[in-house]
Amino acid sequence: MPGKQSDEEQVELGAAENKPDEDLGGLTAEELRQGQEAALALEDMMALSAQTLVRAEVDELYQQVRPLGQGRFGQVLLVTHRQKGTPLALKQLPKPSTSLRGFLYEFCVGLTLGTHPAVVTTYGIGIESTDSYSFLTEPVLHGDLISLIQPKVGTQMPSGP
Ligand SMILES: Nc1ncnc2c1ncn2[C@@H]1O[C@H](COP(=O)(O)OP(=O)(O)OP(=O)(O)O)[C@@H](O)[C@H]1O
Repeated sequence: MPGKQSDEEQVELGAAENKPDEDLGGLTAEELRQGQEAALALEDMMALSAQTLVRAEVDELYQQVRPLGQGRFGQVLLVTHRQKGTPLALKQLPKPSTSLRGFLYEFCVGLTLGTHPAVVTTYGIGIESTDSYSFLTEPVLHGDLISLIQPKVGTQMPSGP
């Protein structure tokens, strides 16, 4: 999801604006307009989020409890807020492999999608530390949908009457 590919996505968006009407990649003009609007809203959110990043070391603010998982771009830790004790999931992306723009993209897509009740909530706290960028989400401690679905089998459905 995150990473340095975001610049390329922006280039693609710019290219789409210049294409003739008949070459919309299977989209209607209205769908293309909506997509471009969403991309601009995301750019705005990324610019605002960049201005409100908390500059601190993660350990100063949060106590690490245990790792929750590892993604392609970074690790996810279960942490508690040092003052309040609130449990949170902290997604930490190392600076050597993550650009600021890549981090902001991941963070803001999370903020946007996380408003859906079926998607993990991303909280509006982005942190810039010496070696990493991080943001906080709701912790999911009882497994996600993927852990309940067996490949090529699916889930156990209750039998009908
Ligand atoms: N909020 C969360 N609560 C509990 N576990 C989580 C949470 N977020 C992520 N995880 C765990 O950490 C793993 C890595 O998550 P992460 O978001 O870094 O990568 P991903 O979305 O699985 O894949 P990608 O590498 O494409 O980003 C997940 O597969 C999941 O097991």
